[in-house]
This record gives sequence, structure tokens and C-alpha cells, in this order.
Amino acid sequence: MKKTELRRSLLKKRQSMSVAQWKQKSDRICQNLIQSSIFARSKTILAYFSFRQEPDLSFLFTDTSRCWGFPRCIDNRLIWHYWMPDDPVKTGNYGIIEPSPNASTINPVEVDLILVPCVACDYQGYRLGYGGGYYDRLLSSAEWENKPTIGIVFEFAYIFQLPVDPWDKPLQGICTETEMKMFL
Ligand SMILES: Nc1nc2c(c(=O)[nH]1)N(C=O)[C@@H](CNc1ccc(C(=O)N[C@@H](CCC(=O)O)C(=O)O)cc1)CN2
Ligand SMILES: Nc1ncnc2c1ncn2[C@@H]1O[C@H](COP(=O)(O)OP(=O)(O)OP(=O)(O)O)[C@@H](O)[C@H]1O
Repeated sequence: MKKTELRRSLLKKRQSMSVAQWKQKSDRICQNLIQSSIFARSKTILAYFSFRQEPDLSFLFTDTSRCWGFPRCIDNRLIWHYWMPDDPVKTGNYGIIEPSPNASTINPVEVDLILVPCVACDYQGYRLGYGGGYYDRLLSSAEWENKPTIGIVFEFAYIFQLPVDPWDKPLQGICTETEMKMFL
């Protein structure tokens, strides 16, 4: 199947989950992350605000002993800002929640870990997103390419093999509601 068809069918499957199932699976993903050694040693973590029933990581953000960063889509790039619960948010492009443009931006050298939202991931760590290429472009730039990345995905969308384009770079690990796996 091509990326477009796969994306459509997996998004449909994700949207068909009940809210109770979505919450339960999201909680399990948060617990699997919390128990991992890579998470334990990460102080500054880039994450995302759940959209279209993506795994909801908001429980993690209540841990204010860490610094959390969230993206704003500007042109075809992602700009990262510090954010903590109770800070203001805005609805940005695509209807996704974003930090305020006034929030401090993050210097890439500070970042220890990137939690990457995925429509699907495969057993080699390749990722399918919404098709905007935002994370592909981010992770191909010099200041980000060596950062540890963990794809966040529900188990039903963790599949054997995705179609791979020349610009796709594998993630270092994936986390689902049933497993946390580092590839390297
Ligand atoms: N929660 C969350 N925030 C995120 C991302 C994400 O995957 N999840 N992104 C990750 O990159 C960026 C937003 N990327 C997006 C890219 C495309 C569409 C979108 O709705 N696209 C249209 C048409 C796309 C096309 O041309 O094929 C659509 O799907 O209808 C949404 C978000 C930044 N913030
Ligand atoms: N490093 C890059 N530099 C410039 N353009 C890129 C780069 N990587 C990907 N793109 C462009 O981004 C587009 C989206 O690619 P793809 O369908 O693989 O997105 P995706 O990984 O599903 O989306 P996203 O990263 O937004 O979640 C492609 O048209 C591709 O040409």
C-alpha cells in the first residue's frame, strides 16, 4: 500500500477507538515511557499536544522537574518553545494546540529526547506522519539529526514494514501501550 492509503486507513482506525480505550492506551504509553532508562535520564524533552486521537502524553507534562518543549508550525518548519501546565496556548495551523509565540524558544543543544507523534511506525523504526514532512526536515538538519527520537504510536499502527522514501530516517526507538523498544 502507498503512504497516502496507509495513512488514511490507519487514521480511520485510530479515530474509531472509543475515548475510554484511547485514554487507557495513552496512560499505558505514559507508564512505559516513565519506566524507561532513556526517559529517566532526559531533562529537556520535546513532545506534542495530542490531535486527532494521537496518544495523549499530557500526564507526563505535569512532571515539572523536567523541561518540556512543543512545536509551532511556521512556514514548513517547526519552532520549539518551552511550555508548562497553565502556560497559555493557541490554536495553530491544522487546529493543533501550540505554545504562545512569546514563550522562550529552545536551543537544540539543551534537548535530550524527542517524542515523535506517528500515524504509524515499522519494525525498523521508519515513521509515517501526516505528510507535511515537518519531522523529516527537522531530523535531517545538523543540529537535530543526532538527537534520540522515540516514535509514539498505538500498537495497531506498529507494523512490519512501511514504504520508505529517500528522505525518511529511522527513529531510535518506539513506544506503544504494550512495549518500549530501542532499535540501537
Ligand atoms: N500533535 C501533533 N502536532 C504536530 C505534528 C503532529 O504530527 N502531531 N506535526 C507533525 O508533523 C506537525 C504538524 N503537521 C501536520 C501536517 C499535516 C497535517 C494535515 O492535516 N494535512 C492535511 C493534508 C496533507 C496533505 O497535503 O496530504 C490532511 O491530512 O488533511 C496536519 C499536521 C507539528 N505539530
Ligand atoms: N529533508 C527534507 N528536506 C526537504 N523536504 C523534505 C525533507 N524530508 C521530507 N521532505 C518533503 O516532505 C514531504 C512529506 O513527506 P512524507 O509523506 O514522508 O511525510 P510524513 O513523514 O508522513 O510527515 P510529517 O513529518 O509531517 O509527519 C515530502 O513531499 C518530501 O518531499
